[in-house]
Amino acid sequence: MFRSMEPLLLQILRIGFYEIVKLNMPPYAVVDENVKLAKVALRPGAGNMVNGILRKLVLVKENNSLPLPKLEGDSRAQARALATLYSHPVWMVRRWTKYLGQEEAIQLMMWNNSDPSFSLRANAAKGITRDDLVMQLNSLKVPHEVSLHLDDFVRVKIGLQNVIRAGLLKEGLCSVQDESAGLVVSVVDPQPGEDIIDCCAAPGGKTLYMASRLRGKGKVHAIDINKGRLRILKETAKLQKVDGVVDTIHADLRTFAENSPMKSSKVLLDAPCSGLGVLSKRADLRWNRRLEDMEQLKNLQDELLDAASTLVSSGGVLIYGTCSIDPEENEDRVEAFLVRHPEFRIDPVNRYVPSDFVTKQGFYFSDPVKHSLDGAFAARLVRTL
Ligand SMILES: C[S@@+](CC[C@H](N)C(=O)[O-])C[C@H]1O[C@@H](n2cnc3c(N)ncnc32)[C@H](O)[C@@H]1O
Repeated sequence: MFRSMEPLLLQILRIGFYEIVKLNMPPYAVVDENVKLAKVALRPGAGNMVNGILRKLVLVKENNSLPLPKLEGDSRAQARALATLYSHPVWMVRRWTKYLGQEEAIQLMMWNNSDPSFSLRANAAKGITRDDLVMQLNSLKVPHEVSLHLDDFVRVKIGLQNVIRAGLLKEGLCSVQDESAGLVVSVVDPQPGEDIIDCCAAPGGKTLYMASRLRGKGKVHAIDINKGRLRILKETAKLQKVDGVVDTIHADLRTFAENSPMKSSKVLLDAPCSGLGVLSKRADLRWNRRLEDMEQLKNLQDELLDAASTLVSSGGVLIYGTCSIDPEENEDRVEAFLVRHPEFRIDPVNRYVPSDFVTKQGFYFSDPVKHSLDGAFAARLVRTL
């Protein structure tokens, strides 16, 4: 019946179902509102239909007999049930169950479905300290907590709209950046005076934070294939007063690395990835990703790693990062890289991030379930020759 229904009617019913089942809103008010909506948006008959279906739903819910899928049968059937219960694609559920086990996969999906929290980074280049930012947030009555891991960061659960309205972002005084991304910059460990190549830089979250940590001395060379995103980076660098230490290079990293003599002792490759670590902030992403994308991304990540490695001078370090929690984009890519490039070795990240974020292999990993942050990964790879 639902399959053959006209899309607008189906959409109105979806809203009604969500409000009644998930948001637990007063059921009869929900019925009335959606009946009115169907009458205005479609026709009176559609209103009657919405009335009948939603009232039936209210009764079923009151009798505790909602037909929820049961966790039974083989692994495929269980994945299908979990996919419906926690609103994720079946292939993701199967993948996470394989890597994390069912219990942790469920916790991850619950995290992805929860309200996201955001972090703000005080922009030192504009002379703003975290204490200044905290004072601003207090005056805006925005509840916040200072980051336990990064000196410039503050966590905000609600009230981000007030920050936007007050113009703090527009004036470049702070930026929205997850701590998990900030910690990737800690893995890079930018020091004043250094020249750093950022291979996939746009829209610039990490470039700009690295630039602010240079304290006006040194350079971040920001490469990206996407001209529009690179333009945003350039404008934001100006806004945040770090444009003196950022230069932008519009190029495909693979051809750039073949043709450029540029070398650096620090090269960051924040690779294009599935983004499976940031699903709590990107509600649409889970439905736009396909299993086939993963293979393509892995090939691209390998090619970009090979290209980035040629820019690293002897004794220098290549930092490979993603905002994915998928081992095939993270540990497996590093492992395959080290087989192709025995001239690199792993430099454990213990000196750069709190031990809680360091994996057995010496990589940085931020785990949404464990750390209540976005998922992210980074490895330090030192060129020995
Ligand atoms: C994960 S995003 C980088 C995010 C950025 N580091 C930040 O912190 O805001 C990956 C970037 O890689 C760029 N990219 C993809 N393929 C590329 C290539 N072949 N050469 C250079 N950049 C590429 C994309 O345009 C995208 O901006």
